[in-house]
Amino acid sequence: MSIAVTANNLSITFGATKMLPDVSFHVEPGECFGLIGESGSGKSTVLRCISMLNGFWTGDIRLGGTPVRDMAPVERCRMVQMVFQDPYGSLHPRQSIRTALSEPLRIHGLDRREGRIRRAIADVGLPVDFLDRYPHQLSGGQRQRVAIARALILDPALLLLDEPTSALDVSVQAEILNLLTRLRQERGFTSIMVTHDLAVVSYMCDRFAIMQRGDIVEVLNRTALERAEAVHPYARELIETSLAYEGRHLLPGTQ
Ligand SMILES: Nc1ncnc2c1ncn2[C@@H]1O[C@H](COP(=O)(O)OP(=O)(O)OP(=O)(O)O)[C@@H](O)[C@H]1O
Repeated sequence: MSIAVTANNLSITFGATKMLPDVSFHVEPGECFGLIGESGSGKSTVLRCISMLNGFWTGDIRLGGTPVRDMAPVERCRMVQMVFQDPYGSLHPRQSIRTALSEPLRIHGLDRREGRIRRAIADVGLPVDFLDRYPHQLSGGQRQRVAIARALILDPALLLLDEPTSALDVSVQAEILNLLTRLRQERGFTSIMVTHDLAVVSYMCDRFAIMQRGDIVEVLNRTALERAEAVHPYARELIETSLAYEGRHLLPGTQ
């Protein structure tokens, strides 16, 4: 199941600061769309607006053509799920993994819970006996797998990923990215991923928006990235800095 996401003139103000002055973008059903940019540029805020964790924005956000504000919270939660950077913080320390996975099923009144829970844990590559463990008995990568299982157990049409691998070791990062790629291929959900890492964006995302100070300055696809077609000065600087860090230069006129 997948869904289109459209944001038009999205704007949010924190105190005296207009954090997102006027953001617009469109994500196709089934697409993986990236948000990349400097720290504090508003990437996570965009995800929080879409999921209504921040509800005091103005503008228009539509999921499959329906304004997100018009959706009942239960309907919205069924459709949109989020995975956070810190899996330890997003799992209740006193809840077993079985309880963490059964909560959404209970809230949404779904039956055959034990079967769904077992399938969900197996789908993220963890043994079924992990259901009786608590978050502190898991590694960081295993906890993130549980967070992904919990997000996907309701079969959402949109998965919001807020730096899902940045708190993990490099080797574990690759495992989680591969897991997300496989699950997306199998289930076809739309995803929007926030990251600092251009390598992650180019591996995972069909297209990505580069953000600076609350604005989207450029949207690129993978081919445009490989062909060094970025035009905006900040986009070029971000790409060149990332490539230089990896020991490569792609953009003409840079060294
Ligand atoms: N609820 C809030 N109240 C006040 N300020 C906020 C709130 N949420 C975010 N901000 C501010 O808005 C700005 C953008 O935050 P946001 O988390 O969206 O940035 P980001 O691009 O995701 O950054 P990072 O990559 O460091 O996570 C920051 O300056 C942050 O302090």
